[in-house]
Amino acid sequence: MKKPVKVAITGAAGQIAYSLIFRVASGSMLGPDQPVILQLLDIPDALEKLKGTVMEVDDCAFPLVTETIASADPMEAFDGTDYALLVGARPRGPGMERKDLLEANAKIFSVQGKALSEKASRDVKVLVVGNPANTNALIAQSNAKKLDPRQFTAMVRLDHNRALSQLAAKTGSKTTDISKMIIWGNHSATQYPDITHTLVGEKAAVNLVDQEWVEKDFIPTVQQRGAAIIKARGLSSAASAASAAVDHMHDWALGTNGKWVSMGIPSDGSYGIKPGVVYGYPVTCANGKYEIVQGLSINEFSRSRMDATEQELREERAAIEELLK
Ligand SMILES: NC(=O)c1ccc[n+]([C@@H]2O[C@H](COP(=O)([O-])OP(=O)(O)OC[C@H]3O[C@@H](n4cnc5c(N)ncnc54)[C@H](O)[C@@H]3O)[C@@H](O)[C@H]2O)c1
Ligand SMILES: O=C(O)C[C@H](O)C(=O)O
Repeated sequence: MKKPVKVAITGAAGQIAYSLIFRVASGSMLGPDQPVILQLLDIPDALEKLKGTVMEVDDCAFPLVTETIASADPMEAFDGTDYALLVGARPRGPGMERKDLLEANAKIFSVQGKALSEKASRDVKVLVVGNPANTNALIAQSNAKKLDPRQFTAMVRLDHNRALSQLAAKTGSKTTDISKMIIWGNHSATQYPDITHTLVGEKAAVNLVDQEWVEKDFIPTVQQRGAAIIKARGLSSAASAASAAVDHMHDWALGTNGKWVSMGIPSDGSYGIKPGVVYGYPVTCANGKYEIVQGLSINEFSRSRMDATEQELREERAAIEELLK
């Protein structure tokens, strides 16, 4: 049996966590042979509710869960953490844009970045789910002076999975037939779901659908999917968000075998996106590390979409600049 690893989940009393904790505990994220210690963090007011979730974790008698800790103190919850899933933040309600969340949620991530820097494993892998995820990841990363910036990532995997599902439906294929999907940029309405390199089986996706569908249907549907779910459910997406978080960490930790996935990562100048933002890129993962897929040709349409979503991230950054020091 492997040595247990510590998995911290914040917002542990919330609705995404109510799905995520049980997927992690069952082995979906790190594999069926990897025991886990769950470190669950929420605010003091939510601890009573979190107690109920912990009771349910106990009642599942998961073979892989060796210990469950519930806490309202990030310094306690991140002690020795190997994998941190930062979910805890206020979600968007009907009619709100992600920008509206910036101020409310930004401070959470400066506190948690500092705590991770002090207490987590030196190899911790951090995924930020709480919105606005890219800029929150930037805040956490900037406040974690003792960790490598590359240890901080943001979730655009839900957008990636949504894009797979839309294209599969349109082309009458299965999501598993589709490869080389890309989400560039921000997890927001400016994101650019790019199918110019995508294959459906052996065929180029651009030859199976027309550009009008891409521009008028596919891209807006993926960009607006979060809002559509909020409208339909009265609550933001939860089970699908948890599933995407599991996919993101699974692939980062265990590798993608050459498959492309999309991750929000610190920009390094690749594809003309200057350093200083956390930007969605196509990556492959191996040996616990991700690498940006390099050398892709970028047409004029893609360039303008990629620049627009970068611009939004720069504006978000400007709004919270003082939290980056
Ligand atoms: N990146 C994505 O693709 C994606 C998808 C869906 C939702 N989200 C975002 O995920 C976040 C959580 O969504 P939810 O539906 O689970 O919300 P929720 O309101 O059900 O749960 C949020 C939880 O976070 C807790 N919390 C607040 N401040 C905290 C802090 N400082 N430390 C620890 N916990 C704290 C709250 O008490 C609550 O229990 C929201 O910001 C939402 O917009 C992101
Ligand atoms: O859109 C939202 O605010 C929720 C979430 O980020 C989503 O994409 O479902």
